[in-house]
Amino acid sequence: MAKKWRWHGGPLVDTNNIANIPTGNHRHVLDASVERAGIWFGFNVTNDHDLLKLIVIDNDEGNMSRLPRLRSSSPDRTLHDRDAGPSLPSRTINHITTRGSLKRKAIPEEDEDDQGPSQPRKVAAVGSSKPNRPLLPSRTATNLGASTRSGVPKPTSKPPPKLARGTSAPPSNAKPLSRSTIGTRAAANRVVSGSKAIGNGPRTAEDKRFHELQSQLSTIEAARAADAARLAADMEAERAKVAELQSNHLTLSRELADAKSQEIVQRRELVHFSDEIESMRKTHAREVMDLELDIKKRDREIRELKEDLRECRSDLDRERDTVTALKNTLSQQSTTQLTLSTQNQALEARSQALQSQLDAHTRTISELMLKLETADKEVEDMKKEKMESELIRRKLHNMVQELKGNIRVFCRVRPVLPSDLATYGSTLSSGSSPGTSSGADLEKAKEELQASFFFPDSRDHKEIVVASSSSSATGQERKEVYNFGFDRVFEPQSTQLEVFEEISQLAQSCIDGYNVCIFAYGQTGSGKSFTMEGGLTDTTMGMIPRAVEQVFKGAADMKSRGWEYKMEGQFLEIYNETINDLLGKGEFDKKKHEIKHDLKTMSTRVTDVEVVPLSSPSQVKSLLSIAHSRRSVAATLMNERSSRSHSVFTLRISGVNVGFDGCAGTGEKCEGSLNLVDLAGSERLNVSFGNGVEKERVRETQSINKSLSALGDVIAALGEKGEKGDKHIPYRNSKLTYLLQNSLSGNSKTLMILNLSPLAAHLQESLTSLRFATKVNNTTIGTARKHAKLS
Ligand SMILES: Nc1ncnc2c1ncn2[C@@H]1O[C@H](COP(=O)(O)OP(=O)(O)OP(=O)(O)O)[C@@H](O)[C@H]1O
Repeated sequence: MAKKWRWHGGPLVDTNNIANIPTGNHRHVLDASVERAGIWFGFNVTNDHDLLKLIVIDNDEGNMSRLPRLRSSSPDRTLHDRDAGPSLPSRTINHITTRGSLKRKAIPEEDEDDQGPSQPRKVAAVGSSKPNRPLLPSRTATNLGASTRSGVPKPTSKPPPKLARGTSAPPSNAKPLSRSTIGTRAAANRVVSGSKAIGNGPRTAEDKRFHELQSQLSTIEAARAADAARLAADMEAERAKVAELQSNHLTLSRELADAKSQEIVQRRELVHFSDEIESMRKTHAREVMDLELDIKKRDREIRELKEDLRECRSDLDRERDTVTALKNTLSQQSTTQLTLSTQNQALEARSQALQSQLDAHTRTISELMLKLETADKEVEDMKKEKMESELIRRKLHNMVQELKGNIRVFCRVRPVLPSDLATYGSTLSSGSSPGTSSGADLEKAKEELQASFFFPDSRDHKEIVVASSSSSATGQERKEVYNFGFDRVFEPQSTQLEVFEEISQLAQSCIDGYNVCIFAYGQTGSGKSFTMEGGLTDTTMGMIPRAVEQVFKGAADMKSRGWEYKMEGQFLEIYNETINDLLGKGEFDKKKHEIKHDLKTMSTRVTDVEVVPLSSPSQVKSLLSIAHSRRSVAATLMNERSSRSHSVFTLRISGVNVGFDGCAGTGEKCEGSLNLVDLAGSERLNVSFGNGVEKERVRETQSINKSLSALGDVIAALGEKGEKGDKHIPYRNSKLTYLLQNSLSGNSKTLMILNLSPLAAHLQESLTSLRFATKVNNTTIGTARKHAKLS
């Protein structure tokens, strides 16, 4: 019959496998209880193998009274026998608990079949406050211990006597009990056996019983001592096991430490892997971002491609239209081509005809080429002839100049000006002013103002006649007529161009390498500046710009004869015997300039003056305006400087014959100069300023007269030299003559233009000038020489 039992708080256990009861936690193996045939047994297990302590629960008198009833059903059997469970060692049934130390335990899961409905349920009183304490065997325990079977150690004492129902005698083989337990047990036995004692009652029987019990007690104590020794051995074994367990624990701790270190390593690896995963995640995010950008870019490209595709399609459509149109055109062209082919054939025929014509022309061209070569040779020969003829021309030109005389004098009378009417208006017969007079009145007034100049030589224009009337000392009017002859006389109505035409040959002489000097001589206001510089228009332009223009023109013409020229200009002023540079920037009358002559080349240089290279005639106009403005700055209201100083414009020209148009040049060189001199007014001192004139004006006039007188002396000396041979020429007597030394000597061509005022008021001064000019005109200066040399 299988019975189930359980540990406190544990599962039900089959009693047949009691030997295999799991020990589990020691706390759980302390107590267990089982009910067999209405009797509850408590167990105390001390180890996992064999130390099962069987405790017979003896809870109270009522319960105890059941034991006999329980055993009455099988009085000779022990609990183990009846249950056929594992045999329990007698030593495990240490003691039977007293009534007060046991507890009732409810076992609700107990098998109802094993107990039967008639058997009362007992609550197991298992364990005490000290569960490991060995229990004293009860009478029942004793019986149980006696019934131990195989596998359970036999008790050391003899088996306890079987307990019969109602028997009060203690089991003979029971283990020793503690005195208190024994006492209690004895009391219990006394209670159990009380019914018999009451029945038998002799005192001796009790004593005997007592002695028996004492002997049993001794036996039990001996057994207990043996058990204690055994327990000590067991304890030792247990300690060994504990030590082994501790060593195992140590090993396990080390393993645990190793496992922890491995865990740390693994954690680090984990962190490392986490970092890697994080970086991979970031990389992945970047890649995703790049991919998104790429996708956007691709989308954009797709859109663009779509747009391109659309445009291509539209282009394609257009092209298709074009192709269609072209096909149409092609068909038209095919038709046209046929027409053209026909025309082409006609043209080819014509081409052949033209080709034959071309051949004929080619032959003609060859013939013409031959003729051209012949003509070129002829041209070459003609050029050479031309150059030779040029040399002849120049010789002839100079011969003509020489025949004319190397010093010539022109006379020019200016017209009466409206300003003259204003100045000398008091002489107007009508008394009217020039502004309000009629043309006839003006003409009449002009006639009244005019001196009596006559020009009898209407063919050659070489004579001028001056008629004057003066009162004699007796009061009689004396009429005088003066006749003067010059190389050319210009009447008041003569133009600048007419004057220049007469002197332009001198410009050509300059180009040919001669020194040319043109003076303008006359009293103040006679028209010297007008003649030399003139106005700004082409009509009023004076001799200086015209001569320069002529020189440039002549130089350009000479280019075809193999000549190349360089030109440069300077503009000086001689005031009070001091040289000033009219093109310079220095202050007037301050700088000292020296005159240097080169007798070899017959050229003159002035130190520290501005010499301007000239490349065009227009430059000369600007030079004249610069000089004019500088003179204006230097002038004062009281001192009209231009009237009181000599101005000398010099154009130097140097040429070399380098050949022309493949024709080799002769290498001939020449240097010439053109000096255009505007002399200061030639009026006499007493006439101009009277006796009360300022010192400065007197000095000016004196220096002017001195220089003009020196000029006359030089010219006179030159004339004498021509007649008598060697003679000293006083060039150094004035700055003017010294400056013009090379232009006045026998190697130069000199022209003096005598300017006369037409006014009767200036008649005496005009007569003086006419006499001076006649003197000059009668002078013959040697033969002019060209300054040329062959290199
Ligand atoms: N042939 C002429 N035709 C018209 N006007 C003339 C002629 N000659 C001179 N004149 C005028 O007469 C005036 C005086 O002439 P210009 O200044 O040339 O005299 P000048 O002799 O140079 O005097 P100065 O010695 O004071 O310089 C000027 O107004 C000028 O324009």
